[in-house]
Amino acid sequence: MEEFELIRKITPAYYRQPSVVKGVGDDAFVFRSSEDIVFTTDTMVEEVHFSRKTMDTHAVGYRALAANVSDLAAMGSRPAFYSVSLVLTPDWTDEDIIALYDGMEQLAGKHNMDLVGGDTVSGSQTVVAITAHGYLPPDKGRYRSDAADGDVIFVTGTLGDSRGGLEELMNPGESVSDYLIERHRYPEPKAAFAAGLTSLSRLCLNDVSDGIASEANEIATASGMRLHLQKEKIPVSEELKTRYPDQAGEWALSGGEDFELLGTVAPGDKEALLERARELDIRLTFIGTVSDSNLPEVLLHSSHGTETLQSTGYTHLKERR
Ligand SMILES: Nc1ncnc2c1ncn2[C@@H]1O[C@H](COP(=O)(O)OP(=O)(O)OP(=O)(O)O)[C@@H](O)[C@H]1O
Ligand SMILES: Cc1ncc(C[n+]2csc(CCOP(=O)(O)O)c2C)c(N)n1
Ligand SMILES: [Mg+2]
Ligand SMILES: [Mg+2]
Ligand SMILES: [Mg+2]
Repeated sequence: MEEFELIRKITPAYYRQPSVVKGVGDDAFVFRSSEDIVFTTDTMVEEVHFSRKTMDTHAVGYRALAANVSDLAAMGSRPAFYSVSLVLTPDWTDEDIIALYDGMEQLAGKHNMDLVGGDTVSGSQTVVAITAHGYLPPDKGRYRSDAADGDVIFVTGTLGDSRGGLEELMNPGESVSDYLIERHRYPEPKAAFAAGLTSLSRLCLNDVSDGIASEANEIATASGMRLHLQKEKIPVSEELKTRYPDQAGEWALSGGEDFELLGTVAPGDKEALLERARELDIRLTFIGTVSDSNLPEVLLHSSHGTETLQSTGYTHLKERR
């Protein structure tokens, strides 16, 4: 399958979003809007973000789009479009490429998104780079800088499972946990949850890509606040605790790629948040509080005492000077 045959094969037969003016097939994509537009991009590189030794390309496609949908969720926007830029090595079969798109389409369908463009080139290392767009009602952007004194801190889902699944895939033991592997391969970004909270006047959100140790610090810095996290309240699945008792705590803080939401709200909005979570069958846990501070920082409190939580999540380019 060469470049143009691929483009013909992946061109959508129809578009879910009525605002599409010109989709795949011209020099660029055109859409019409009266709302604010959110625009995000995330890149996945073979052997950095995935290995084809342990993941089929269906899951690679799903996860690459999930990382983008998670950022759209973290802004409070409704996902709408995505475009896909591919650098493919010669060992990719036609089936691998089609499965990659099927994986993206599986998640796109759940979030009512359309594939509206991209680019295809051959190269020496596989890269899947996705750009995604979402809609946002004016003044309903959910920023890292919006945490306020007295807020409560919440997180969706459980943390560390993706890291546990990666461990199962890369260093398999005698038994494997299908649950953890599924959590790694097919994470569920919480876009419907976030976009459904428009009744709240203020909401601070960040998504968990690098690990909450990192994302909590991003909120603290952007908001100029002190975040207090209660270690014992951080939600960890029974499966992760049972299979990795020694690592579960650390992975929950800095394993990353959970694509859950970390946020803060005024205490009076707790019930609205819980109600929305119940409607969507999403686990929601309150894990701490926010206080005013001259020094932005994250404190981790436990029965053993209090420590400063450094931003220990995943960081690229660390090996450079
Ligand atoms: N190479 C770059 N050029 C321009 N802007 C960048 C670049 N890399 C990151 N940014 C911008 O920096 C900000 C933070 O990016 P970052 O990638 O840390 O966020 P994220 O997408 O939420 O995290 P992750 O990549 O872990 O999912 C965003 O506004 C992003 O658009
Ligand atoms: C084969 C393989 N090795 C390691 C990892 C772990 N990993 C890679 S990038 C990242 C953080 C988020 O990246 P970004 O900041 O680019 O969104 C994590 C936790 C993986 N998924 N697959
Ligand atoms: Mg990014
Ligand atoms: Mg993010
Ligand atoms: Mg990152």
